[in-house]
Amino acid sequence: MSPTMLQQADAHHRSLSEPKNGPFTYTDPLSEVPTLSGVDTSIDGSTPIIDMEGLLGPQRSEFVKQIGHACEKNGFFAVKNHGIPEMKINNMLDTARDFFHLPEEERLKFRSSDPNSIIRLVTACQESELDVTYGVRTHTDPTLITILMQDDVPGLQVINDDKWIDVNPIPNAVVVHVGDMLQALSNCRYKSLLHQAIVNCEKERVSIASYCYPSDDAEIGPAKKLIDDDHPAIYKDFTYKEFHESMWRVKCSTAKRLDLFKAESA
Ligand SMILES: O=C(O)CCC(=O)C(=O)O
Ligand SMILES: [Fe+2]
Repeated sequence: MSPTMLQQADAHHRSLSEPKNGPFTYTDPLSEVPTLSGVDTSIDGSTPIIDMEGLLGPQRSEFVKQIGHACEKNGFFAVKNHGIPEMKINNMLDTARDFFHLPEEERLKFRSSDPNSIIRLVTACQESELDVTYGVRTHTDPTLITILMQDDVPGLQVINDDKWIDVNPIPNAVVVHVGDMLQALSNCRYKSLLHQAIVNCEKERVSIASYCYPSDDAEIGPAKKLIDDDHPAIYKDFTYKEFHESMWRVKCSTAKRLDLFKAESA
């Protein structure tokens, strides 16, 4: 997997979905962004950890259950023993860090015009009038899932039980987020994770997010098996292309993007 697009901090989300004809506000309005004092740092142990070591063994159904439970309760989980060699992850993070230290004109040579490119790099240290500096402002991902690799500098925060919590890096683990498309497919049983990344000026932070998207013509919508009289479809069927185009057209907070695809009866 080689990076197809390299970008920094907030530019990350704008350029993901910025149409050729104008800018698009992809993140939630600042008024909805919580301040640092609203972050509960005391419950860091709450990151669900899935150890993939025995995934292919007799315990497989147990893993699947654990993953389902984490998606339902937390909207994210960390994966250990995922099979990606530690050295590879470290090399990627080092390459990303080196890249950001290149002069700007060198960096621009690596930009891709493909808005669907799957890897984005985030690092930042900017002066800010807020009490925190946002590497990536509050948002949900427009993906099925997002796989995040991060170095050892904390910064990722997620909403859990209506509170912001820090997701401190776990050595050799990657973090998986539920994205908007999985929320639709699961008929809202799994919620797209509201998250943000903060940075500080003392220590640079590098993270690499791999966005896993459906193809443009993929039919998204609640899985038929999940629908019955007690669980009516919350979303109508749509293609990923329709969703993606609406992201460009309609200005709304990321957490409300899927509302445009609600079933009439919902
Ligand atoms: O840097 C991070 O931890 C989060 C990045 C992120 O949320 C994203 O790329 O969508
Ligand atoms: Fe994200």
